[in-house]
Amino acid sequence: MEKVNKVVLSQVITPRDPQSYKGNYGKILIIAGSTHFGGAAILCSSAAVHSGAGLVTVATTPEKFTAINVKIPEAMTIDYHSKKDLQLAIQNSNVIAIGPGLGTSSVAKGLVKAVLTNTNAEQTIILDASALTIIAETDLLLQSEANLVLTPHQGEWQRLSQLPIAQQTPENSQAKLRELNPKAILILKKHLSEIYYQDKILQIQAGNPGMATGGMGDTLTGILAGFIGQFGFSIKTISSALLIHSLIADDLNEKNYVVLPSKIIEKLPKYMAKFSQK
Ligand SMILES: NC(=O)C1=CN([C@@H]2O[C@H](COP(=O)(O)OP(=O)(O)OC[C@H]3O[C@@H](n4cnc5c(N)ncnc54)[C@H](OP(=O)(O)O)[C@@H]3O)[C@@H](O)[C@H]2O)[C@@H](O)CC1
Ligand SMILES: Nc1ncnc2c1ncn2[C@@H]1O[C@H](COP(=O)(O)OP(=O)(O)O)[C@@H](O)[C@H]1O
Ligand SMILES: [Mg+2]
Repeated sequence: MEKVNKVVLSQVITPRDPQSYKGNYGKILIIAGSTHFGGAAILCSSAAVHSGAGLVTVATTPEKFTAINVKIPEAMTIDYHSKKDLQLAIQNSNVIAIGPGLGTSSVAKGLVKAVLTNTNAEQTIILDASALTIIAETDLLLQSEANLVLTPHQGEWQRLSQLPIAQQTPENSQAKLRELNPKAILILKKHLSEIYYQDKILQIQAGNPGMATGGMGDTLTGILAGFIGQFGFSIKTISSALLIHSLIADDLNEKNYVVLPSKIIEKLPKYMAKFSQK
């Protein structure tokens, strides 16, 4: 297993071209949130904005528009019940993150299917949380033409792979990923999270139990979306997103018993500046 350390950050987070504009840094669509899980949509979209995404649109239920607009005025909102608006937003995005706080209603199931069947090889889909629970009951993953990133915690990976946590060895997880979609990237979230991509297995060398807080994974999904939107879909980009999330958390954990996702989000721009200068 290859270890991911700080070296990758300065390779990925490079200084911006003076002539560049927001269109160069990713058009991100985040399909997230539902009546009881508004915070997941806020954390995910806020993380995408703070990690440098050029344009962020949140597709959610209209009852959450005000909260999102107040917390993250940089993000736009659309109603995920509108098939027309959703279709247009999917077409116009390079990166689509779906699942945080989405729930598993029939509307949510329709959204997951719409994303997986209306995207192409130029686009990346990050499937997290409720989206992973929904696809566990389908064969939609195999039908997708897009680049896929799956971000389960061990409970979600158990649902998706049928591997009980005790049997989630690197060999077993790699074999299951091949069955689900051999081109997909799997991020297995745990202490020292693992990344699986074809024959490669990488392990993040950071992270701490102060991170065991609701919303921590929703935040990672937003960072992944922001990083892929700016730096492109690659194993290095994905490793960097995971590493910066955990490194900031380790820094915060030195003086804080528990690490709040919103505190990680606040620190992202400064950390990115630090690594872009090395
Ligand atoms: N503020 C908000 O809006 C927030 C909204 N959120 C949204 O809630 C939705 C549900 O997501 P979820 O992850 O909370 O629950 P679920 O899919 O039922 O999985 C849990 C099951 O797996 C098991 N389990 C085993 N290992 C595990 C592990 N390492 N980590 C975690 N669980 C582990 C676990 O076992 P148990 O702990 O019960 O023994 C249980 O049986 C989703 O849309 C998400 O985005 C949250 O993000 C919170 C903040
Ligand atoms: N003990 C731990 N050590 C390191 N990282 C942890 C630990 N506990 C949780 N994390 C990290 O926190 C995140 C939790 O993700 P997830 O369970 O999806 O959160 P949520 O769905 O509540 O947003 C993952 O990135 C995971 O690696
Ligand atoms: Mg989660």
